Amino acid sequence: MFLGIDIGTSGVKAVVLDEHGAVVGQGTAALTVQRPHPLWSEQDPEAWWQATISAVRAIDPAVRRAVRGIGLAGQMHGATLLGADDQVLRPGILWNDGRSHAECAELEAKAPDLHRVAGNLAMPGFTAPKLLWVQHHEPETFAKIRTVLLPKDYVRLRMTGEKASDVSDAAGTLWLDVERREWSDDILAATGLTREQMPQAVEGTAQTGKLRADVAEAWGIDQVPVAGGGGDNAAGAAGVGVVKDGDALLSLGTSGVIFAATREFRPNPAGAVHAFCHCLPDVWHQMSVHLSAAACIDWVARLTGTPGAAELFARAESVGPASGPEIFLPYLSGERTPHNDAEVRGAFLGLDHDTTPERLAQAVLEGVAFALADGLSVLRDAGTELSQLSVIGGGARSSYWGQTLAAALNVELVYLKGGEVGPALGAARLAQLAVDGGSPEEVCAPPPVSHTIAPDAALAERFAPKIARFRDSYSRITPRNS
Ligand SMILES: Nc1ncnc2c1ncn2[C@@H]1O[C@H](COP(=O)(O)OP(=O)(O)O)[C@@H](O)[C@H]1O
Ligand SMILES: O=C(CO)[C@@H](O)[C@H](O)COP(=O)(O)O
Repeated sequence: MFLGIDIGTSGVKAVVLDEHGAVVGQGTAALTVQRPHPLWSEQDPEAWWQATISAVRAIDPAVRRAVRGIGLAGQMHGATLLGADDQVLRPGILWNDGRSHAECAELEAKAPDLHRVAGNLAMPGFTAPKLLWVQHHEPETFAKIRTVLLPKDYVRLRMTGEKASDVSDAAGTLWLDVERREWSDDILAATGLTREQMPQAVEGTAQTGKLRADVAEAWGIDQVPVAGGGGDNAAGAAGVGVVKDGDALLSLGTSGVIFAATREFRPNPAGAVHAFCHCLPDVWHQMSVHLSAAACIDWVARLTGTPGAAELFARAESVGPASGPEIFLPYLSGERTPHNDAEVRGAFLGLDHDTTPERLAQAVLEGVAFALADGLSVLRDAGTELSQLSVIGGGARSSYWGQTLAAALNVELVYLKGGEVGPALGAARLAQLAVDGGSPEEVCAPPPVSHTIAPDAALAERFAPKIARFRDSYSRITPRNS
């Protein structure tokens, strides 16, 4: 059996798969995000570790005893800064933190090859510009940095004592030469860092040490190997069989992502399309990233006094899709694709005397779907054709949202067994590949389909004027144009 651990933004998910890919154990533990200043988004690395312990220990002890390998997945880009003796120097700066937007321009000027080598625009969520921010605003901390790790790799350090990162996650730092799948000394130098401060860059299917004796004892698991793993989107792709050119997924986590596997490195910075390594050898991917997807569901639930996501979807369903004039722009943390705008914020438009909490809830589901449609459109402009998306992440629990998403994207959605914890599934499969070897396409074959949702043409027609108004509205609300 293989254990996959996903350090998500809203919580840690741990899943045990048997050798045939069936889920035989699960545990979760919640995390919160701290926002002490405008644009900031942080988590305490110790909270990742404590949540990991809780999620693993929630799995049946008999299942834990049978685990032969562990894989890690995690929220990407988070800067975890370690000093001497590997002590944490400050809270982790997350993927949806916008403070380093000025440093992005500085990085692009200092590293003229950035787009070609790292394959992406400098965007504030990425790790490298955050380190320039720390250099400028917290120089005493910067001077103490011995190691920079990503969130799941900090958890790996606590589990194994090893400093390693897989190339799908490492690509999200902007310090990786994405085609060659190794650190770029030039881009590191542009941020005042060297390769010595980086973990070893490995493939997701490689072994990166074994569980430490004390952790193994506390978890009731043997000292088994730990696989490189993947950034949560790449690991999610491995979890639902999105492994070769033409395969694609829609992730509905805190963020929203459309991810397409590519057989070669295909950078396309225009439109803020991301191009990174996949967590499987010799595969890359493109993706559009939307900073607030299911995050908006939780936000509007709080705003309307609704107890949770399931109840929020029920309230939206009580009015139905395209039922009111309200339009929501989901930029609660700014946006990456297609705008690369850390400072824009969300908005409701078209409120009237008949607006109710139910109609606000429905507008939020639609606004996230319209933002994803923007992402699909720039991916298509980048030459990526998609006709079907496998759905992963917590939002995969709602088929009602799926109807809105399928119509807004005009794409068939495929829901697979376990897709709601896709990154953890993928991490477990990477562990299997690291321990037993085998063909990635076979080990990472899609799980059984639970259902599919085809786009409803009549609903798509009703959405068309709302989507046009949504697209037109961004330029009116961004501070860039004020
Ligand atoms: N029943 C449900 N239907 C739809 N979405 C849900 C449901 N339950 C939880 N969610 C959403 O799932 C999200 C968490 O998804 P997850 O993929 O675990 O995110 P992350 O990896 O960012 O932690 C929550 O923000 C919540 O809005
Ligand atoms: O920043 C990105 C991808 O570039 C996000 O997708 C993060 O990786 C967070 O993922 P979730 O917590 O939403 O799964």
